[in-house]
Amino acid sequence: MSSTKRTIIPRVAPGNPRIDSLSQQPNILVNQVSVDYPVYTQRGVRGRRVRKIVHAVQPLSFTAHEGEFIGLVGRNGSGKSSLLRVIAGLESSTTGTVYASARPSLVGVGAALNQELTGRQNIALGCLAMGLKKHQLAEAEHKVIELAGIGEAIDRPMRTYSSGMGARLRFAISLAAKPRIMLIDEALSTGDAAYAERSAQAMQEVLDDAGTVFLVSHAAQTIEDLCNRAIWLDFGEFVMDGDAREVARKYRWFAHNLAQGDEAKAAQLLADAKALGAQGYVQDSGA
Ligand SMILES: Nc1ncnc2c1ncn2[C@@H]1O[C@H](COP(=O)(O)OP(=O)(O)OP(=O)(O)O)[C@@H](O)[C@H]1O
Repeated sequence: MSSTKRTIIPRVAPGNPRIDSLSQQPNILVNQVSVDYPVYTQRGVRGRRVRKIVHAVQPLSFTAHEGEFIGLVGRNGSGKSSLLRVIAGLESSTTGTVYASARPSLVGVGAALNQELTGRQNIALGCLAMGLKKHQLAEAEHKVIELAGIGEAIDRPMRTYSSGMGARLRFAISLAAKPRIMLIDEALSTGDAAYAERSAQAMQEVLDDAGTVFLVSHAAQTIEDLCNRAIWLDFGEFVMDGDAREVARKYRWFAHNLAQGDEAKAAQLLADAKALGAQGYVQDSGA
């Protein structure tokens, strides 16, 4: 695999109507990025392993701007996580290049937490790993504890946490470093309504600070509630890129038909969405 280059993106000249209307600069530029995985699945003649290539992400190009909260939707195996990992720099793309205006932060990965340490100790460990200075720790600890909202468990070893508690702490630690480009590939539905509101507020602060957030989710409602743009992938290809409400609405209807076993209808909806997506950024129809 070729390595994914990561350089500061140039300031773009006005001219693109979408960029002009947003009056924003791109934070991420994905240029012809594809991801192939070699897999060895079957036994061939004389017990030989057969090498196959899975095209997880077909060549994709798009730009993500300041203030955009982008949902990535698509059925299982559609390439969402692979794309996010390439943007995060955790994986090389097979072809193409990702340009970023700042180092993207994939929630939960930047901070290598230790299960034997308490939540509070892990906050210090995680924040230092993400580049915070010692004198910033006290304030960061306060913010992380407030956001994670896991009560007295903060002084217990992390191995005693439920998966939801661990996810909340990792999410809060990732935000402490004030990332400009934030990538989220885990359920945000790990807490009550108050936590959901606090985390939405925290992500809004990233956006207000000229940041960009990517969120992978199967839940069309989450995308609709939180995001202002959504990209729908299927078999590693773009289906639609556009207004979050519009994309989520169409994806929800597709997923519903698929779940009902009406594959013909689902295939028709997918084809319609692709045809619409091929025309460019899909605007909110207001329907
Ligand atoms: N390390 C790997 N080796 C081989 N194939 C892989 C690897 N990682 C992912 N794949 C394959 O690549 C395709 C895309 O996977 P990916 O995890 O990116 O999809 P996804 O949309 O995030 O899926 P999900 O919604 O189920 O999490 C799938 O067919 C998957 O089986």
